[in-house]
Amino acid sequence: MSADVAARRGIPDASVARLPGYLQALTNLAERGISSVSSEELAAAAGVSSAKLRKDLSHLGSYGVRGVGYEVDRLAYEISTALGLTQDWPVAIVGMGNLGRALAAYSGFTTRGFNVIALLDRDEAIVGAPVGDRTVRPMGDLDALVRDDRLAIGVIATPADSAQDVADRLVEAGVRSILNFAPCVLDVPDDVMVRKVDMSTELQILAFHEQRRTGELDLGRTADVGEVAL
Ligand SMILES: NC(=O)c1ccc[n+]([C@@H]2O[C@H](COP(=O)([O-])OP(=O)(O)OC[C@H]3O[C@@H](n4cnc5c(N)ncnc54)[C@H](O)[C@@H]3O)[C@@H](O)[C@H]2O)c1
Repeated sequence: MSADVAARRGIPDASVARLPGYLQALTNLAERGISSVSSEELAAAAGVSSAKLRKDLSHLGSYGVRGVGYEVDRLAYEISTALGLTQDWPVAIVGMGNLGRALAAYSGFTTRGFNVIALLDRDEAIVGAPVGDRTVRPMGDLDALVRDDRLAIGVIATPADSAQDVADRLVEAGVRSILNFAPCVLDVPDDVMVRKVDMSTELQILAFHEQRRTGELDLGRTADVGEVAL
């Protein structure tokens, strides 16, 4: 899907990964009533260098106007088109535990082009129960969801030891895009795209940098002490 559209246009993966950040920054600008933005301002808002931003946007054929910059609405539309967000993508969340329910309650997907059409679980005690304004459906509904409702993206919010089974069920039903929240690697056919979200990994990376930073501070302190001692 999104990566497909971008890939067909020959946009490198690293640029594709930054497009949602630009779109978010443009949405924030539009909400503040700002209609044009320089590459420097947009780059700062998205947290990248302006050279990188210009290069990324050149892949979309957007070069901005010297002295004026980019038209906010138009660029947002171009990025949305490249990401395949000008249509709504039907999404199903599998696993209605703590995480699945939190995701189901999040209203932000809809405004970003994703329509959560179904919540599924295998637990008979949960199936049929309401979660927000939806009813939890059985896993057996997957085929019908793909066939009748064009389900395109499956979100896995089950424990890791069930995630491969859920991925297999999604793939069998015809889903080709999976967002995996479970802490495990999924084995899927080549034409299936899996994106993984793992807060622990992000926290570990922060811990690494935090440790290095505090290590540097400690070293700095030791050096200071050394200087005093000399
Ligand atoms: N990515 C992150 O940052 C992040 C953050 C929090 C939790 N998680 C992960 O999310 C997952 C869910 O966590 P949780 O606390 O919501 O778990 P939970 O135990 O509260 O809920 C899991 C749900 O999945 C259902 N389930 C289990 N196997 C299934 C299957 N084969 N088919 C369909 N449904 C099935 C269970 O019935 C249950 O309702 C875990 O893997 C956890 O590690 C990831």
